[in-house]
Amino acid sequence: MSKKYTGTWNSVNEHEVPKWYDGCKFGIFIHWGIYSVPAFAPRTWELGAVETNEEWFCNNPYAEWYYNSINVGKGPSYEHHIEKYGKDFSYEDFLPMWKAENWQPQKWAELFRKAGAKYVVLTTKHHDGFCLYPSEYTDFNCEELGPKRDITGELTDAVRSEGLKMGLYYSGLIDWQFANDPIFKEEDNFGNACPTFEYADYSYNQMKELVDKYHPSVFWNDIGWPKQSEHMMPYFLAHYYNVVEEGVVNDRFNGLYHDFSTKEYKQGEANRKEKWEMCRGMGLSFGYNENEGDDQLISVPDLIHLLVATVSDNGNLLLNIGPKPDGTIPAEQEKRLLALGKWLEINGEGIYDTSCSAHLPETAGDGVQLFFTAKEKDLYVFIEGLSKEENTVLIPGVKGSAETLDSTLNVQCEETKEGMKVRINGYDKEKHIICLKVKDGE
Ligand SMILES: C[C@@H]1N[C@H](CNC(=O)CCc2c[nH]c3ccccc23)[C@@H](O)[C@H](O)[C@@H]1O
Repeated sequence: MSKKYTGTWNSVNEHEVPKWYDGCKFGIFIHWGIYSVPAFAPRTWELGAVETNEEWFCNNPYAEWYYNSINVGKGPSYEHHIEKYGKDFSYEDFLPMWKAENWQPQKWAELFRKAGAKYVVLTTKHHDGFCLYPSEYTDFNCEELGPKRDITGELTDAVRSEGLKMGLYYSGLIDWQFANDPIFKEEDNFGNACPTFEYADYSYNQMKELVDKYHPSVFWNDIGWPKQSEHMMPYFLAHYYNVVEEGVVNDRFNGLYHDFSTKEYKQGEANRKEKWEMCRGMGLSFGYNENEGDDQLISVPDLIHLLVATVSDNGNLLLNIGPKPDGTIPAEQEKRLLALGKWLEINGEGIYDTSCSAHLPETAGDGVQLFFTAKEKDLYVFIEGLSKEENTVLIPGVKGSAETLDSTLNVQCEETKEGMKVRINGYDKEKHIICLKVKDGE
């Protein structure tokens, strides 16, 4: 019998993060919307690498911010818009160009499964206010306009048919249908972008209809929660957990509550003592950006490093894809998902359903890096930076014998007073980071 929550902070604070979320380790984020049609942003900075001041908002690398990037009236996206579409072409004029004519949700779900992802999070309403589901509270949605399909419903069914969990993203505090002054600085963003009770009611009703229609396993709110309905949060959370027993929420509710905390590129703090999630695109943008081709995206080795470093630090990786308006996934993004999936086929035992090891990451000399995860008493050692066919690596403070998860590798172990010395033969750089399993090594 699942616990019943009531609309009080005491009640919802009893909620514990369900094991499935921690065990999944790797999810796919999807930013798809009107902004996928212009698909334009300058390639400037990673979030968190620079101050989010006027220079950031007028040279915004996030292609999904296209509406604001033209609304500020200056900068590369504004100039691009005037030159390519003219100043009388409005953001909404892109809607008929978003046809999703080649969209096959089942193909997406299969690709996510092959990538080794275990959950998916789709934007149901981004900052532009356009809804990727047939909302009862606005006709500015994808069943009435643009693709003329229930994108959220079709993708949810496809994702679940592939055995993955489905999560939903909602832009809680910014909705440019209610408040669309150009944003030049953070305060415009987080202060309370939609300061009316009308918006607080609208967003509360939409978040509830999303929960009731789709039963999302993750509710990924963004930016914040309207101050005018902060008192309603316990009611929302109690309803969500009562309807979706396995539900989890992130930490973007004005700091009032979270099941897991979030990092975005370089922004946000991660603390291995509590569950956290890293989200980022494969380039500098979440929405598809035509300026980001194969050479501008994160490399496969860096992607595998990001996954291993994140998981060994008690995090999940929510890796974003930005589909094209026709519903296809750019080839350079698909290539990376499949490479990650190939690596996880061999090394996933050391990733999925593991927990943080007591061993902290460390360097093992010769540019070799070690990362650790644990599964009950078994220890998994990830070795990054091997270069030769034959390698000897000292793993400090570890005893016992090791086997490699990659059966084409050969390993010999020798116990020394500093720790386990391993000799690894058969390495080649296509293997990227390798993983050793040390029975009872934790
Ligand atoms: C996933 C991305 N989220 C962006 C908003 N993100 C932020 O404002 C990051 C700030 C932030 C990092 N960790 C947090 C925790 C609590 C509240 C804000 C943040 C969006 O602006 C962007 O378009 C994309 O949807």
